[in-house]
Amino acid sequence: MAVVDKERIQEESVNRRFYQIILSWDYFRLFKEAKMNKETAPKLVKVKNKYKDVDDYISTYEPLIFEEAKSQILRRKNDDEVTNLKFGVVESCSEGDGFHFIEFPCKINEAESISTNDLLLISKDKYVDGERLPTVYAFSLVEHNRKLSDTALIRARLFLAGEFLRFNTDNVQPCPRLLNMRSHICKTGTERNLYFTKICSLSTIAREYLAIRTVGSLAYKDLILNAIGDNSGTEAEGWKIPKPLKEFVDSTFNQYQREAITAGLSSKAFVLIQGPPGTGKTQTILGILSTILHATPTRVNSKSRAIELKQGSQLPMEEKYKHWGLASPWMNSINPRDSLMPKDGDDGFFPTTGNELKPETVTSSRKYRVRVLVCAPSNSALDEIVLRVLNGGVHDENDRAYCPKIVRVGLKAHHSIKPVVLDELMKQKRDCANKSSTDKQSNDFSIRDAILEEATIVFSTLSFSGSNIFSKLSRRFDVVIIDEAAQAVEPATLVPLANQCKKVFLVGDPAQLPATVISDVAKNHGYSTSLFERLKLAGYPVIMLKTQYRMHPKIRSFPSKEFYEDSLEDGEDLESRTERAWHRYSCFGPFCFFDIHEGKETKPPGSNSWINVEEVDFVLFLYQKLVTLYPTLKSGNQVAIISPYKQQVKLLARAFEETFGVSPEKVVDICTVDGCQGREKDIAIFSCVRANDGEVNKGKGETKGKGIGFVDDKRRLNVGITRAKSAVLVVGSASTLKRSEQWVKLVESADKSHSLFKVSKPYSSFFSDESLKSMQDRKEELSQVIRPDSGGTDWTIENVAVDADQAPADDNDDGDVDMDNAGFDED
Ligand SMILES: Nc1ncnc2c1ncn2[C@@H]1O[C@H](COP(=O)(O)OP(=O)(O)OP(=O)(O)O)[C@@H](O)[C@H]1O
Repeated sequence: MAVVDKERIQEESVNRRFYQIILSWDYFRLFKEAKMNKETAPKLVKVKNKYKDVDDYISTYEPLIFEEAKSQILRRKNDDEVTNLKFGVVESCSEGDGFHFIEFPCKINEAESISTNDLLLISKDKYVDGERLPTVYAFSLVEHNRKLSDTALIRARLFLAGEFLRFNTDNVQPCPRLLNMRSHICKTGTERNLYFTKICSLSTIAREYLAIRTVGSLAYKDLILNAIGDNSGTEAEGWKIPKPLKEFVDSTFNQYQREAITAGLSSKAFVLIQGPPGTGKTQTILGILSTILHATPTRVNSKSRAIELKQGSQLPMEEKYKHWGLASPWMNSINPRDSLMPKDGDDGFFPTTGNELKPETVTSSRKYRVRVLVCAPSNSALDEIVLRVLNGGVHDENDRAYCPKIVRVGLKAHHSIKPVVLDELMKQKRDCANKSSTDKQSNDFSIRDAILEEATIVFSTLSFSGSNIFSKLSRRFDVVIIDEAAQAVEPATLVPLANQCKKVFLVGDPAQLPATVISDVAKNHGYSTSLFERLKLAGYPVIMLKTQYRMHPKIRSFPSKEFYEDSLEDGEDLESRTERAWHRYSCFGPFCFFDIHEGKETKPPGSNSWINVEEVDFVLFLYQKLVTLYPTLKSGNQVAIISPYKQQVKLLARAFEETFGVSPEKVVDICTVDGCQGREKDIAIFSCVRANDGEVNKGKGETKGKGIGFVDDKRRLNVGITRAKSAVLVVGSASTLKRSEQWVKLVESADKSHSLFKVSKPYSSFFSDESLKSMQDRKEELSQVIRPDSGGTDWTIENVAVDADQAPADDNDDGDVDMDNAGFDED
């Protein structure tokens, strides 16, 4: 049997199993068990650094994926949608492959939000959630949602043979609920009414499950299992960067970035690049793209000796192919376009964004290029790189910047990269194609495949790279580059690797926040550990970018010491480039801690999240003083106000609008720490919120002290204090935060540098003219170099006090889990 067929059959059987198990689950029972905190999970094993074999690996991850899937399903419980039942009548029902398939039409507007791979809860009778529960119900998976003229036809699959109580056996338990559903949808002669509601999409988690179950078929599975890599050979073995391009690399990139770029040309299957904040991760990826696309093979290591290659025209074509294949063990195949021997000149239809960059030109000397898939966990992280490629291009062998043929696939692309979004390119090509073609759909497929085959770089989210548009391509990818790789769970990172590439770059920073995992149980078993972090912990070599170009040295100092073994260096002139007029006041940075010792944390009714009204008050005074003295800070979103807690973020945003009469998003970025990873601002004000006396129930003999929740996570602290270029202003309760080792060090470091301010009420007095004058104790000379802004409107702050009761109750709040950055992709 052909390998491809075997792979396909294995994939089908893995998918079948995944859907059978999930579709057999009882939604209302899951919910009840979760509410009672009932342990229903099979024996879970913690994620390890190394695995002895594929079975060991799969038996660790499989139960964790199901645990996470369960939590994703239950997470929607609070949404309106669960009670927002829609109605349909089954039109047809068939059986196959152990499943039942039903088709039912429904109103077009009701079907709008329903897509392929959505999990629906269907029931025979109407029910009122939380009061009267249905008896005949089941999960179903949407196969397709076809729009007819004024209705939509949904086709869904159900598994009604019984319930899987354990996922690692084939035994199903007979289940009256499913049997009754089966008789209902199969009966003839009467109306088969259905009520249905969308629960969630299973696309992403199903792809992750498939990736885990098929890990054994990857060429570098041993490396994934136990971090053993092929480190033989010199770094740039076999490849040479053409001289003009090399000169560009040498003059543009620092030594750490160059090391990462050179490692890309080695024979290592995996290259791990750790990029602390502001160290030029994205820039390094652009450097890797330029070199990897334009390096030429120089010599090939045969078993016994290195063979010098003849260059260019000296070699017959067959020899050239052979040598390229040998020099690039990670190259999959020769580009089919090469056999056509293109004429020199532009053959592309790929548009650029209108800047002066030339589109790609295909010449006979550049026809052996690799194909690259660039992925990121979220759409926003992905589009950031697409935009950088569009704006700056990549450099060719003669050091000319040009815009390569790139395609961004998947949903929710940012409008600024529209010209290279797959749908847009298809539209253009369709317009040029023969309009008389009758079969529009097959024509569309061939246009899509042609664009994807021709592209040099394809950009996709991790999840979307598992969609079937990739499996149909005849040209696979030679190289996969994954940005923000430390922000993805390991199964998500494996999804693009199934494209059988031979070389993988993981670029990220495990010292910043990891992927969001919904299930606490899975999280406690290490499910949020990224492949990057695990390989690093297992001893796989990591190239660290150490020169940072963002933060004032006084901001860099603490995170460098605490999170990067004091290894961070500052880019040239960084101190003078990040000096600002407001530094003349010691309370405006570069790094300050304001001890709001009278503050108190509270939980708004019905919420698991925390707020601190006193901190809100103080933050607004602080902001108001800054923008009054330096009005230019009001424009261009140069200030971020961040907090670990969603409720505090909401309260800050509301208080801001009430106080200043301006919608905050126009002038300031108010967001959670998790939501601001990857962003850069001039000033960051960080409200820590937690402020308690350390006792849970005063007077009731409780012994266990109250903690500081997820503010204690050093990765969250790292992200919070590394967003700003010129000033990080931390607002918190020193006595409470100092219960954490990390925070003791932070408060002490502020104290040592005379940047710790104990602030008492009324907060207005802290910013009185007299008080400010006393803090205007440094760098008088600075004011001569940088003129402080003058004039400007003085924003009033009369009504700044905020009542805790005003904080909105948030039924959806998940306490210590902030979902702003979840980055789930659905298609
Ligand atoms: N070798 C270099 N020399 C000078 N400036 C550089 C160099 N590398 C990067 N930079 C600058 O550093 C800044 C950050 O670069 P880049 O956006 O690539 O970093 P990043 O690590 O992706 O950032 P983030 O931490 O936000 O993800 C940019 O302004 C970039 O121009």
